Amino acid sequence: MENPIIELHGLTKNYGAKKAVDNLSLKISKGEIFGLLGPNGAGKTTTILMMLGLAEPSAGEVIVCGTNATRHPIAVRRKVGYLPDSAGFYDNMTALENLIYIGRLNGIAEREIVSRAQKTMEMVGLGAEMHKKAAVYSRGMKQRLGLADLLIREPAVMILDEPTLGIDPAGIRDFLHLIRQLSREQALTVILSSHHLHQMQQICDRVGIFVEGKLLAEGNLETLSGHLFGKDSLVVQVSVREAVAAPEVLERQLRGLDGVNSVVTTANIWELSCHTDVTPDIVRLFVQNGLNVTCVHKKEYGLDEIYHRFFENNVKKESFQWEVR
Ligand SMILES: Nc1ncnc2c1ncn2[C@@H]1O[C@H](COP(=O)(O)OP(=O)(O)OP(=O)(O)O)[C@@H](O)[C@H]1O
Repeated sequence: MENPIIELHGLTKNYGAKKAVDNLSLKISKGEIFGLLGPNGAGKTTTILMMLGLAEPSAGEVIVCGTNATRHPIAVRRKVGYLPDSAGFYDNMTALENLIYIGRLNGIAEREIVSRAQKTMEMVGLGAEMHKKAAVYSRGMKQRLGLADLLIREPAVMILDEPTLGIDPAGIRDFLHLIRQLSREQALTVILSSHHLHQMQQICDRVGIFVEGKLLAEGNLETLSGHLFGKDSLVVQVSVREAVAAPEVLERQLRGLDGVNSVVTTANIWELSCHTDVTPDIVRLFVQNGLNVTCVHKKEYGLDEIYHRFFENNVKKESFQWEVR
């Protein structure tokens, strides 16, 4: 990876005999949305605290924007915005006043502070509600205000710890969409910690799977599923209206396609395991054989399957409580 914005080298944190983080090495590039994924106690928060220079590693080092976070925590915190799972605001002040106050504390010049705060409120979708008291803000709105609190300081990296906790499903969707949009528009690097598989899947470019302080795997979904499911990384299911007169002929033709590993058929449904996506070729063969295709379904292995595969292979299932929504 060229010019990573965050580098962890052999990062380790011991609490007595407990290894909260165990020899973690990882690089994250500028503009990337990276998900720290793992069950309670996996070491996500401890890793974040070390990235912010708030916890001292027992071994290894963290470099953020070229600066050692342990040796220069204040310099690093100027570049990194951190949103804890619940951000606090002054309830008796409006949201905009809260933001202006935060801007002032962070040394933003008085002549530009109001316009910058207003612009930031617009950016996080709270333009119409900036004059409401923080006390009446919903949990989802507070998290947006939390984002505004980070953005007004123009960070290079945002670290969000379980940011969607307690937000309703529609609010979660909007919030995740906003994070992605901000990251893309401003080339902002975002690190999200979560144990919500589906949410991570929606926005992360790459995820790291943590269990018991160890990074078991990292990559994008395609890479992870490729590692875990080997050659069968994709399943294409084709439904036809009528029974196939000579199934063995069609089966032979399908198996002959470059990319298809195996073919299974039950009634009028054909299921093909593939290592590359040859869906158009598959459908073409059905049509050339005079068959009426009623449905084509492509299934790629998602985080759910990746998680469960890790459990089967690496850890005792009963050790953890996963939240699978
Ligand atoms: N200050 C501390 N003293 C002792 N042990 C700690 C301390 N902080 C964390 N731990 C332990 O380190 C391990 C990792 O904790 P951490 O909070 O980093 O996990 P996590 O993945 O963030 O979990 P969660 O999703 O519950 O926040 C846990 O076993 C925890 O009990």
